[in-house]
Amino acid sequence: MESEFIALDKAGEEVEWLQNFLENIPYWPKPVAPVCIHCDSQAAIGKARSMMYNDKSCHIRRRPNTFRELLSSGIITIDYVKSKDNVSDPLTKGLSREGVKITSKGLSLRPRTSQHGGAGATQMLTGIRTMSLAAANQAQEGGDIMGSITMEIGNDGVAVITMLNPPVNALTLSAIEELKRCYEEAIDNDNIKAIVLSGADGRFCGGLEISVVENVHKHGDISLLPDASIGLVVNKMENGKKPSVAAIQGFALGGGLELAMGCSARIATPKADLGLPELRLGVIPGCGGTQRLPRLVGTSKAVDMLMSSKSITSEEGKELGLIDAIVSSEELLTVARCWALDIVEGRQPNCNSLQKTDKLGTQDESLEILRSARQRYTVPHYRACLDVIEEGIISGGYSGVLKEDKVFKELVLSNTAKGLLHVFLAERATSKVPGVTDVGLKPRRIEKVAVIGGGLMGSGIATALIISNISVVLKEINHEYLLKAVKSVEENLQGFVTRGKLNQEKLKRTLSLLKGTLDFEDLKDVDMVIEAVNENVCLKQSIFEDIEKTCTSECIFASNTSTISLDVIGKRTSSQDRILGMHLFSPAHLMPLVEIVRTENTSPQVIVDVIKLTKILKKVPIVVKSCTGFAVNRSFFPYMQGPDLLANLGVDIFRIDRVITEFGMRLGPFQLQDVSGYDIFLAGVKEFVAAFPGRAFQSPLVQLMVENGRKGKKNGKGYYTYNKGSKPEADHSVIEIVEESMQLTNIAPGGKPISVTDKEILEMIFFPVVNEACRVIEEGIVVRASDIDIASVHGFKFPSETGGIMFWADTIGSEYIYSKLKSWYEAYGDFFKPSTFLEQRAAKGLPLVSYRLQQITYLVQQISDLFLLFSMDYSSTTTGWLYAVTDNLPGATNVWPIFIVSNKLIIRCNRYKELKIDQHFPDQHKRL
Ligand SMILES: C[C@H](O)CC(=O)SCCNC(=O)CCNC(=O)[C@H](O)C(C)(C)COP(=O)(O)OP(=O)(O)OC[C@H]1O[C@@H](n2cnc3c(N)ncnc32)[C@H](O)[C@@H]1OP(=O)(O)O
Repeated sequence: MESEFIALDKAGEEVEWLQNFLENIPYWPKPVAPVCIHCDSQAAIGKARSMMYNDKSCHIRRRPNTFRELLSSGIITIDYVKSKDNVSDPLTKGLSREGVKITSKGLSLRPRTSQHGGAGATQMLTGIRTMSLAAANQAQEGGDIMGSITMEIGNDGVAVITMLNPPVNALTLSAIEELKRCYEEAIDNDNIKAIVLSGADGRFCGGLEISVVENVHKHGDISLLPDASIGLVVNKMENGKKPSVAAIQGFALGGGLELAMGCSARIATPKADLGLPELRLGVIPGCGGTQRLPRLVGTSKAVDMLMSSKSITSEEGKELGLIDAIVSSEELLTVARCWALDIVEGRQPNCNSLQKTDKLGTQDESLEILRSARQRYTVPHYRACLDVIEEGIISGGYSGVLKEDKVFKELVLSNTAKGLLHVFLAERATSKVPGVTDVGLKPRRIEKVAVIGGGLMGSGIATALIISNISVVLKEINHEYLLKAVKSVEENLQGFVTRGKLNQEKLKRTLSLLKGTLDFEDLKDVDMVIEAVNENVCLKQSIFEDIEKTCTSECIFASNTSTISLDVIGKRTSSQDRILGMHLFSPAHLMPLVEIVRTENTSPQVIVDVIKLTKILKKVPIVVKSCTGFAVNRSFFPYMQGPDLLANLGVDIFRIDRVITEFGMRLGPFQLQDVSGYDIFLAGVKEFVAAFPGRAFQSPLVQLMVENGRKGKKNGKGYYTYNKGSKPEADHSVIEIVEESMQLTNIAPGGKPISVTDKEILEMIFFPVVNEACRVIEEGIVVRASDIDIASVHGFKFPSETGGIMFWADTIGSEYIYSKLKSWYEAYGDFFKPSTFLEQRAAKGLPLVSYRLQQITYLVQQISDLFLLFSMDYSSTTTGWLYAVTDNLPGATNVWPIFIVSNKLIIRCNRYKELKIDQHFPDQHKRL
């Protein structure tokens, strides 16, 4: 393997090299490994020889991977060599020696005590460790090692293989290789009779490491996928001649459950989650799950689990035959060991699930199940999954595994898989708010909440809370309203019963958590108040005054306003630090999105508390700053106006609806107007016209509809006609009204309808949304661009397989979007005027949402400045400065895995918190 160390002498080269280097790292490992940048080429080259290519480094010698892959797997650190002439610098030398010492230790093959060593077991580490400098540091301090597999052999002849890769023990490429090697070794070693496969830290395994898939996406190269299905599960686990038993705790998901199903038996702790959620990520299981699950639980249940991506508990798994025994976590390893030995002794069956047929029923029965599933699931990757199951039913499990492998590899590169993976990651990113969630604050428990106002929103919010086991005091102003509100909550709960999500007994218990009141006094012991009354400033202000007087000084005050500034609402109180917006979408008990609106004064603790609450409600929070419409409605207000603009330019409204629904939105924009109600539509338009008069488009169309006796779905007459029991039908008589509107606005060039393709219709409707979202990003309303993706998917039902509106925009390109908007702006006016942010991104050819790239670009610039400004001079100011820089990185949460070590400057910022420690304890540098 060639060394990739580079010696650079000129400042300009550094920037370019660093830019290329950072962009070429396939993916950043989780948890991050440090990148070590230092200024001593001789030391670096020496380090490379002595550490990475020495005899101790068996793992690296064995693997054919490139240097960058090793880095991405968190296995090695990298040195950035700035110049050749700093060899004698004492600080650098000190670091290098220490680094050599620590890392060499990490590379050695010494026996090491595993945390899972049972009493009397022979502790023997057979997994060959390589580790990053951070891991080496941790190991030295007695902590765990990141991303590794350990194997220990007990005196009983059972080898326990443990997966250890926090937070979910996901399977990295190296973990899969190590698993294979451990199995090989266990099979070859005559002292080993059987194997137990387990996961560390109370979790079995969350499946394939997602960054492996990201890497495949980035390079478009499926050869970067591991050979786990045949290479590991079939060849080593199933056909390896020694039985293995899975000891499952916490969860076994995706590839994790697939490994477990490749074992001869599965022992689990109570309430463990078992599932194959791959379809949710746009792929199918790729390690035999489509074949082994039906053979263990039957075709019908397997199809259910796969199509829904939902997991089952170990108790259900036991009933279905997926789990062989349920035991406490204390007994888990002992029972699994005994079970494995029982298999060896013939006291328990050695079950090869791929060969099982007893649960499958007849071929015709299975095929019928698949046929009926095909009618329900028409999305291509769902269909592909059913085809793969069918292959196994008809031609046998192994044949199914081969087809599964092929289809998995085709699907993994699909745009759907890219979009859905982005949604998965972006959804998890929303609850990371720099300066709020990464400063060590612990969420306080919110057990009792008051909801003020029991209308549509208030009763929905109360429902969402009680169904999540949170007690609610629902306050109304009179008995009549209160009764109505309680009835609404009951109806909402009944809806859950109808959908099979609640039984009558649970409904009763849930309702018992709701208490109605007319008296503020009943609010005195609540942890939080959510005000959900009409959008009336005075009313809200007086309510906030009242609750401040009644509630404890710790109580959080939230408003469900969608328009009014929180500062105004809380103006008459002195509790600004505990006031925020909690904007839920209607119906609040069903819609998953919550905008948490913070003001300048909202304390981080309160935000952390409310983020936690939204998680308990099983909702997705986005933390936003206040502005008209906040992030969601503000970004999508052009979606309310663009279709009307097109209609006034003469584009057929039903064609517009067709284009938009074919794209994947549930309803076309005109049908949406019908369904949501013209009054709401007009109120929304009014609000945005007032806030953004320059670029808002005012169409007389809806007003004309109202004047013509049309109220949309409300009176069955809108752009469509609505008759009970039948599908809405396009009402072509509205064309006359549209023409009247066209005459009033007179914006169609020459008074004639414009000619556009379907693609242009789509673009003219969604590019203005992208444009407004750019303004939202530019104004810092959202923490990161990808939050808008989540807002679009959960708030506006933008098709999730696109990855959300901004991710979708990036697949098109900022330059293209800018150029189109610019040309429409010139032709049709300000509604299309490109935002500055979009213009700048387009000019530089940069994507809009790729926060990774945004961070790289930003960081490279800062680092080069840093080198230029401070390269020779370390001071605490410098650390503080970089801290501030990283703090402000768009989307930065766990800040960059970078070590910067110039000859007199060491900055360690591989994680936000560590950087902070550096700031407080500058002496720590000396330890390096
Ligand atoms: C070949 C195979 O068939 C293909 C596969 O296996 S594809 C992967 C299939 N597995 C999955 O889809 C499981 C996805 N993960 C989950 O459902 C949930 O994360 C979980 C149930 C495991 C844990 O849930 P929860 O405790 O709520 O924590 P959650 O916030 O979701 O995740 C914790 C962290 O683990 C990360 N994580 C979860 N699953 C991961 C995975 N498979 N790989 C890498 N990281 C993962 C999350 O991104 C998150 O990271 P962050 O803290 O930096 O944001």
